Amino acid sequence: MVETLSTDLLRVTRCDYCALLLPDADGGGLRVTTLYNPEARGSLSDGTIIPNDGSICGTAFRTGKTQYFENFEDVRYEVERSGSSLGRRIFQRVIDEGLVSGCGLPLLSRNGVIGVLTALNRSEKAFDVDEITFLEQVARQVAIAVENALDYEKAIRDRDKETKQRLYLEEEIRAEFGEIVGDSPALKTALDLVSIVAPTDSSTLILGETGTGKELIARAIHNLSSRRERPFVKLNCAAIPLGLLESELFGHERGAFTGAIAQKTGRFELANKGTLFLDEVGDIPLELQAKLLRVLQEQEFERLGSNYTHKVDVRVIAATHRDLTAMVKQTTFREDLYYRLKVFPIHVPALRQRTEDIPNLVRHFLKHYSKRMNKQIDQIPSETMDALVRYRWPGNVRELQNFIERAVILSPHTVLRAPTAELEPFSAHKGSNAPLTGLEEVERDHILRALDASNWVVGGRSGAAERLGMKRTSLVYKIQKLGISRPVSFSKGIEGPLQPE
Ligand SMILES: Nc1ncnc2c1ncn2[C@@H]1O[C@H](COP(=O)(O)OP(=O)(O)OP(=O)(O)O)[C@@H](O)[C@H]1O
Repeated sequence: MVETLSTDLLRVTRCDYCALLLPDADGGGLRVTTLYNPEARGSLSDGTIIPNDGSICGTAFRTGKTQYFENFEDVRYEVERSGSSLGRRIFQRVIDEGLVSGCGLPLLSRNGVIGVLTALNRSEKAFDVDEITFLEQVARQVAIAVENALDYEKAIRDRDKETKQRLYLEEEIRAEFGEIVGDSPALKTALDLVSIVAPTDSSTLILGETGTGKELIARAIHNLSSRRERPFVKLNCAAIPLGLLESELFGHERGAFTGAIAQKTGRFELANKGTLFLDEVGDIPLELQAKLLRVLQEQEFERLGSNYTHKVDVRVIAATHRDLTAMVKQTTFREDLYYRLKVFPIHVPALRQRTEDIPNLVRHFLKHYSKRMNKQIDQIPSETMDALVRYRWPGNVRELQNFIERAVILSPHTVLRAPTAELEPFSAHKGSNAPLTGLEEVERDHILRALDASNWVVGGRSGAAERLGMKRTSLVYKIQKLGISRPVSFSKGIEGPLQPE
């Protein structure tokens, strides 16, 4: 369209040279694209950068006002005084091109000045007042065309970015192991429910301790549903700082809050036509729960900072290790949301409730890590397997998985050399005579022991999170919640809250 306009423009006005100048991506000035220059002398080529200071077009761009000169020699003094060496060089190239008069017309859009259209002549007094008015009208049309083209390009870029983001999110959920290992009756009961609920579009609530495989179950539901070809998007509500959770769920417009420098698509939009897996849904603050309920009921929401209502078609699968019934009683979780999510609850059993699955899981992880580490470990001593079956695995399958990974690293030959001594202090039979304490106390005690064993390092390969089979963020959250701090004797005199790393 710009080319057509410039040809029309040349037909109506006397013009020897016409170019479109758009801001350079590196922000260094305006980049020239020649539209018309039949008698080119080679001094002004496409891609030339014109500085914003010390140039006619730069001034038009900065001020948003037409700059017209009957003879460029009249401005030579000003250009030379401007101090911009690039400006002086460009000026000389214009003169070398034989162009002696003309104008820079700002391209005005609703978002401000987006570029400049320049029309120059090889003779003095290029245009009269009427012609300038006409050229300004042309520049308005060019601005619309350029703005549309830029919007289109941006839309393509956003779409590509979004596709990448989607792939990334799908990747995130694509767990390392495609299959769910185990044939214990307890696991089978859960899997039976998966196949019943999967083809329906019902919200599903997956309940179970940390590391039991809730995410695997959620993915299985998606894969068995008619949405399987559509995105599976995951959000761990406990891993996102509270202030950002709303925008993570629903997205935001540019400038919706301090720091919102660009528009953001929320997970609900990304999951459109697919499934959204809300992990740790019990961690969603009360004020956001109402908004979540609305999307579940109406399938519509607004991005932060916008009044536009987005309609979506998303199946929500939620998971939590928390006791939501207790939370409802304590009024920290909305009753209506609880019932909405709990249309079809699935309980994933803890590993200690299905110890018969442990040998299969051990073999499964052993095979996986041996292959990954290029080792040929194919023997598991029976006392090792006994110790693994006896241990209570508070971190469930994830803890077992991490333990086997460590064991594979430690095994130089074909026999699995597992550090089972590490498990002893936590084994089922140990401390069984100890008086029963509240759940939190047991949890606290267990975390303290793991911290002690890992020299109070939380993250990393030998850190407490790894030992407990928990995500580092979840452990840090627990440590803060239980008010655990490093005792003086451990920290060589430094007392205070534990540092995550
Ligand atoms: N039955 C299973 N077979 C194979 N691998 C499993 C099984 N259950 C869990 N895992 C593995 O254990 C790890 C933890 O599982 P997952 O993340 O699904 O647990 P989760 O209950 O969602 O944990 P959290 O509550 O901490 O989010 C994953 O690497 C998963 O692949």
